[in-house]
Amino acid sequence: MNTPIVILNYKTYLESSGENALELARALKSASEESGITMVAAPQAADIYRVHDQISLPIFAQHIDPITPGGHTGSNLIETLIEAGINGSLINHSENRMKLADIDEVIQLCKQHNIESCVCTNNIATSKAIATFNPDAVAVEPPELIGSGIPVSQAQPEVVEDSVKGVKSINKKIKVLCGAGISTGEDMKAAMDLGADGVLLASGIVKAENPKKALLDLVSKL
Ligand SMILES: O=C[C@H](O)COP(=O)(O)O
Repeated sequence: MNTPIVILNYKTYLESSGENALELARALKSASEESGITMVAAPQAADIYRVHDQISLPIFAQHIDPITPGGHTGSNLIETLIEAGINGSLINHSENRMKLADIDEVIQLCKQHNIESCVCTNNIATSKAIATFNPDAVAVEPPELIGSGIPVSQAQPEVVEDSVKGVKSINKKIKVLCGAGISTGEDMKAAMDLGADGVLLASGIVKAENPKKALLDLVSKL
């Protein structure tokens, strides 16, 4: 079995922005080294270079726009993000949803540029639909549980289990993560027991008093 994956979405919390983005990346790197679990930082676009320049760990963008170089003021261009230091990207997060055709285009851009694509979905049906685009990973997150502290793996286990089954029946190489309300070792173990390959999480770690301790607790039951 491959090693489980933890992706920490920094979102736009002050606790994970600017200089704090670096502190959090140090916590991720150190927790990853101690536990042997792959941990990925997904800071805001403006903090990607800062983190990449100071700390060696995998970095995902939170969003990439479906554009090619040229006149697209205010957009996130994949080429620039790669030069800044990303190894992959979240796509279609519930807090930044995209049109179906644009999701497909960004997955194709990631493939062309050899970086990882992790598409967020909101239920079993969208997880299966997105699997037909063959991203590297799908992360299923019921929107009503995001930021709630109620873990999807315990509150809606069927969403995780059936997303895993549905996605793997289309392409078993696609990794299936789950997110929303995940913060403890029990939450992550429940996700892995349901067949998930890892978790996508934010507030439980970003807002923890001691993020490194929270990360080590997260992976303590694996
Ligand atoms: O990208 C992360 C998810 O939206 C989960 O957020 P949360 O861990 O704060 O519930």
